[in-house]
Amino acid sequence: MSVLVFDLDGTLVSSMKDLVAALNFVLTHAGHKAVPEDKVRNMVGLGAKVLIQRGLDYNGAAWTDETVASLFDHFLDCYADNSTVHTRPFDGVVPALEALKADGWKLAVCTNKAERLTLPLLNKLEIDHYFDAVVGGDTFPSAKPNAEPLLGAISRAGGTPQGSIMIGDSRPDIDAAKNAGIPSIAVDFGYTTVPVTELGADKIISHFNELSDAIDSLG
Ligand SMILES: O=C(O)COP(=O)(O)O
Ligand SMILES: [Mg+2]
Repeated sequence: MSVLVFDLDGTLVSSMKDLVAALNFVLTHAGHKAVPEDKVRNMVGLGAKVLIQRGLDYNGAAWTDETVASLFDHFLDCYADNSTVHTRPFDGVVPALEALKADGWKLAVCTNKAERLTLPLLNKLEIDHYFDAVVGGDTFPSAKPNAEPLLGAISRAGGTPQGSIMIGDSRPDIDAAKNAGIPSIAVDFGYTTVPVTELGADKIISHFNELSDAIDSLG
């Protein structure tokens, strides 16, 4: 059984405004400057701890694991209550998930967002029921770009890597697919530090209505 594994931030959902708000609430409360949204777009993808570290770097502030851990706790509180103020599924996501499910695909999420933030977000956006497995950045000992969470998502969805595909927006997603030995499809409307054409994905799509054809072309 093959599984389609989706990244979350910048792939399934437009989460940037809520991520920026939570990050800047936490940073400004700790006496730092807010980071403009166009800069935060290049800081997302490796989870909130790394986001906070990059926000502190932007401020030229020295940090330790302890300072980051305390800001991370604050971030978890702020973001948990406000993760769907602006965040919505991208255009075409819901019909695409519906059609893929009807075609018999198993579907999974593999995100670097903390698991305790991911499940309520999917639930509040009413897309949780599409997924046979949801894996966060802290579900397994390692996060993307390691293969472990991606292979874990496939296995928890009841599938095998053979025929499975990763769909994501940034380097950790495409590298996780490479490390797991499965093909990948990149979306070009997400949050990435490098141009999406440089990620080495097998296909690039610009809208979810192109996903089905992209999947077929890999089959
Ligand atoms: O929260 C992040 O930094 C990354 O999340 P993603 O893996 O869903 O893109
Ligand atoms: Mg992403």
